[in-house]
Amino acid sequence: MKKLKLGFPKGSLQNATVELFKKAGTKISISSRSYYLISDDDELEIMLVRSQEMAKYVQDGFFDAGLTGFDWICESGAKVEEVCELNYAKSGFRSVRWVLAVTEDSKIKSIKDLEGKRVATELINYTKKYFAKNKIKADIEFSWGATEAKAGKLVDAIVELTETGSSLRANKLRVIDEMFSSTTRFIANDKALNDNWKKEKIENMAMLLKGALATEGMVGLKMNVPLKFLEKVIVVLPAHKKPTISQLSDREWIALDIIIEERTVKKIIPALKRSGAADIIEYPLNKIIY
Ligand SMILES: Nc1ncnc2c1ncn2[C@@H]1O[C@H](COP(=O)(O)OP(=O)(O)OP(=O)(O)O)[C@@H](O)[C@H]1O
Ligand SMILES: O=P(O)(O)OC[C@H]1O[C@H](OP(=O)(O)OP(=O)(O)O)[C@H](O)[C@@H]1O
Ligand SMILES: [Mg+2]
Repeated sequence: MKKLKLGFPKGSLQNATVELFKKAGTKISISSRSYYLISDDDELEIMLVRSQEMAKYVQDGFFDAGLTGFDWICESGAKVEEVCELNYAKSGFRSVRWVLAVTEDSKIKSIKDLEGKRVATELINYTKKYFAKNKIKADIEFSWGATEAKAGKLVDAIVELTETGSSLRANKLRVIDEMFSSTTRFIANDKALNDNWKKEKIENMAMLLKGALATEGMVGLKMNVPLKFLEKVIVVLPAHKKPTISQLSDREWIALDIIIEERTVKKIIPALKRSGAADIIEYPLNKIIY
């Protein structure tokens, strides 16, 4: 049987990626020490690899496709094709930011104050380029991790990734510059994209992964409405949404379907009821394919 070799991100993106695949229709199980992952899709051969190394392995053909952050794709300099952007991170559905930060009590106010100073980061290539672009000569050193702890002690500033901001707050750090914003990407190499079977498999996966992400924060609403109240009910619904309307066997009634933002239902459901809607059902969604 033909197989697509897929690189799966180990570390921060791992759990969120398993959850996204589940919603997209592929169940993946990770056993504690094995780097080969079991899934219910026989056409996939999945292996865990660090996000930093993903793009190189995809470029070199060790994997046909893989998932990793845009930050490490750029940092590695690997030549890969981006199949699609997937807007999720470790804790939420958003981008992460690489920021230049100093301790709260530091005198350093901007990158200009870092001339001749020391900066620690894992994202060394990008940081060097960024400082060169700003014409600041600083000593930029590689950090193996736990970088936040170094600011103000081992180095003058750090360049570190932040998502929720809690690590910066916990270490009493102040952001002085936003350098780079990154989201997760589905990548593949040319060779795989030139193979018809692999290309279709990759495109199908991208469609389902994007479809699963698109449901984030969205729910479906179904209801029955007496025809005479239809206008009143429509007014309650978000103006930019077009509901599907179908005729019930009883010609005095219609059924109405709509997909809306979950955070709005608290207000909308009672208003729908008051406007004459009945049998209102709210249901979760697995995928929306636009
Ligand atoms: N909250 C987050 N924290 C860290 N990385 C995140 C987060 N959300 C998304 N990412 C992405 O995950 C990738 C991080 O992977 P990387 O292999 O560098 O480290 P890690 O997964 O944090 O592993 P480790 O635990 O060893 O530091 C990057 O592409 C990064 O943008
Ligand atoms: O803004 P936050 O939501 O707090 O997320 C950012 C933190 O998460 C990552 O650390 P990780 O868990 O990868 O540990 P590490 O320091 O070993 O890389 C990153 O390096 C930051 O420390
Ligand atoms: Mg990390």
